[in-house]
Amino acid sequence: MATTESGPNGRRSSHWFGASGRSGMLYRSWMRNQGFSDEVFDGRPVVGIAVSGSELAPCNAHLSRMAESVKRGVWQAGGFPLEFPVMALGETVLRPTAMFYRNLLAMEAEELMRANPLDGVVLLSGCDKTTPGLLMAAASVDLPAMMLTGGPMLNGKFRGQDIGSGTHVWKFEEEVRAGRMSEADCAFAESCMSRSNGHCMTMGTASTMACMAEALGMQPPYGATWPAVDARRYAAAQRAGQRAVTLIEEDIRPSSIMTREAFENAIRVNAAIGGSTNAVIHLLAIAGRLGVPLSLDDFDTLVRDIPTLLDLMPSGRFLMEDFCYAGGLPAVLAELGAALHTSAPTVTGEPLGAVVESGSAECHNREVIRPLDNPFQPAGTGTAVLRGNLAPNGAVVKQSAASPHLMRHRGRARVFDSPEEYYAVADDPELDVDADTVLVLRNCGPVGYPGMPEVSNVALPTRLLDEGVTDMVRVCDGRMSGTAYGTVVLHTAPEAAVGGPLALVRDGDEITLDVAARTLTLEVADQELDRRRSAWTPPAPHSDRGWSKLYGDHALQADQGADLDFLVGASGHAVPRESH
Ligand SMILES: CC[C@@](C)(O)[C@@H](O)C(=O)O
Repeated sequence: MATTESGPNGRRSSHWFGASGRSGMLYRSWMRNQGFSDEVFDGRPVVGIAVSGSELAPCNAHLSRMAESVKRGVWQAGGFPLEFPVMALGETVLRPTAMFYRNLLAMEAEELMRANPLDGVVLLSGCDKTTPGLLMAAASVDLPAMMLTGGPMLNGKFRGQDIGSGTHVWKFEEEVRAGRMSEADCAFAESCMSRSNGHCMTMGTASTMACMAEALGMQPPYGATWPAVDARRYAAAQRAGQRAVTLIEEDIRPSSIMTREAFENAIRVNAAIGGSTNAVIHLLAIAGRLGVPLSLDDFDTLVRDIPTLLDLMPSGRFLMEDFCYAGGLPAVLAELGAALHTSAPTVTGEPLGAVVESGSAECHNREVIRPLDNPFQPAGTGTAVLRGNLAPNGAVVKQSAASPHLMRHRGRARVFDSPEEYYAVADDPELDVDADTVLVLRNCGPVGYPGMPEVSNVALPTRLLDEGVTDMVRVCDGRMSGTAYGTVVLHTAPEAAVGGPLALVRDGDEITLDVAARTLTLEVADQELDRRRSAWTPPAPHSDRGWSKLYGDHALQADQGADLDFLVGASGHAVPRESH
């Protein structure tokens, strides 16, 4: 009962606003209570502005202000802008983890875009999950769409030192536990870290996903890097509003922009910026919506020749504000040059390489954005995809955030069934661990936790910190904050809660990590593993109702993007049947 036909004047929205009789009156009359004049119903392009902000999602709290600028642009170009809220997911606040709700945001936004009289959308996002969630939705609906992320916070400043979101939380926590920083100084640092609107100003997941949106061609050049409070972001928002009208007029859709080539660009850019491991899961999920063939292995094979160019926290010294002033993502694109598909189309109407060709993508600070021939970290130190009997469907390790001396390591496992179980003993001076121990943390995958939280980089045991140990191998089926560091094997699939081999590890088993060989091996004979497998029983589901039930029954594993199985693919933008 849905129709794909364009409306009376060729636009989708005119099925509503151009309708005659009772229906048309219903669609228009109630909209008029906002004071819109007759012209808005004359068949002009209707641009939805999806705002994923709220006071509960602090990194997106300013998006409604950005929406005002988008509206200016839409009016200017002769369109009709209509702002609508979508789930605001605050990474630092939401429990059990914002990731548990990414697919719910994607589902909500998809349904709202399809159910409403929209011809196209501008997606306003910021915090980690809002960018991929909205791109997943836009991919499934495939109406003309573009994104503008909310931008990073200004650099954190603590007693003359630049401090970074997330990264300095982990650092200061260790300093306090090791007795090198007082609780009072730490409390002061807390207020120095988040000084303005915006998302994490480290190269955490929010900054990474903003860069991914730009590299995919879905957000205009420099959109990822202008600080949230920079006036240029608001000017860009106005231009985005104007451009959205053209996207509708020219019928340019996400499926024509987010192609396999665009994903290859994004994966390479992620390596060059030292981006978050979370990008792996999100890009797989977005590609799944579009039917673009993309596999976990692409994240390894496509980046072996790409060095890390940015000296940004968590791997390096600088922050997003420095990156912006150094030239932003276009300067990285200029550096990568031939490694990219520069002819890939973008929402600007120009190919990805146009900003470089225009000559405006210069680098103004070679300490922040290093040249290809003198990179921050050499090629081959990006995300490595591991496989083996402990991760038959893969696991990832971010080499640039790990310790070189642990890249080949064999150690005895000490197994914890939950972070709570670990932290209950982490301070115990008698804890049976040494620097060679491999800490195994399980039941933190999509189904197990639920939602695959950022708990994998557990803080080191106090007794080892006291001995001066700075890193140890950790293996987990969960995720890690993009702002974190350490030799942490993440996203181990299948996860323990669905019977993955991680569930079979016992204290004292030997585990070998060999990053160069891309292997993760549980040194236990197959027969013994079979014996343990037949004795394994799945954990009880977290809930028998609501979202938790739906998620638990349908969440895919990390190597498939952790989407819900029934949300993979597209359902388009056909106009649903009448409401009255
Ligand atoms: C502190 C948590 C964040 C926001 O840093 C994290 O989600 C990330 O960057 O991945």
